[in-house]
Amino acid sequence: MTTRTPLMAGNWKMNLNHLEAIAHVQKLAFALTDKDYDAVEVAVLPPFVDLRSVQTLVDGDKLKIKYGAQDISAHDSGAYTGEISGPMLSKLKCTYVAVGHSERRQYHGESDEICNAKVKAAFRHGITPILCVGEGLDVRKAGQQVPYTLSQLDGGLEGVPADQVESIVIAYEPVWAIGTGEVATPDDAQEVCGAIRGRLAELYSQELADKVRIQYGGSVKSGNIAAIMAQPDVDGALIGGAALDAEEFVKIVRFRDQ
Ligand SMILES: O=C(CO)COP(=O)(O)O
Repeated sequence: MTTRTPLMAGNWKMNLNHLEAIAHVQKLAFALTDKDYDAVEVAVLPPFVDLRSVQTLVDGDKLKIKYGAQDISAHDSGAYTGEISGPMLSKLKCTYVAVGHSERRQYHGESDEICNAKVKAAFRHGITPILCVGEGLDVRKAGQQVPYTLSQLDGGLEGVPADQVESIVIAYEPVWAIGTGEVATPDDAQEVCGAIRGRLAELYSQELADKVRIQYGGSVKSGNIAAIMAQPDVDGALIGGAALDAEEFVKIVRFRDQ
């Protein structure tokens, strides 16, 4: 019997400026009820420049919606032009930060070592990392999705102690399913999410593995979320495009009604 509360997180990527962010979060706040928040944890990951506006709204209106950033520097301060540090994000009361999203790995050359340093930076400042892992199409075609993804998991968690890992969120995002409309089947999602949980049990303990939330991400929509959430090792979703439409995101949060 699982006690994991599903986490539905909207990764806005490079969309919505700070004014649009306020309007969007207001729409979510208007639609979401206590019943929704009791069943599901709801979070948004806006661009950095929106975070202060989102914080002010969430604090001012005492909203139950959580928020976080899409990236974090591995360093805490210093001469790192363009980077945003853990202390800055924790000052903005970010609950979450995405680490190692495939777009960061692909376009910014983020290796498992860099992701590992970012996971550690997040924990150092009390922010929960959402560590993203997942294979590309070539790996999937070769049937190597499980070993490939587990190796990213191992790399991301290297040297991270159990008392931190028990609160981490892992997002399994097969790269071929991101923004393509190509959704992994519920069985595909379960295969890798189950393997991730198994690996966490090996690396740490079954008890820890049973606590960690594992999300699926990749072309999630209101029409496909229920079947994905029905899988035993899927504890939520990281939602890109569909999270930019407030009504659609709320429908995803209410996956049990689908
Ligand atoms: O990358 C994703 C979330 O982080 C998934 O994006 P899409 O939902 O647009 O496929």
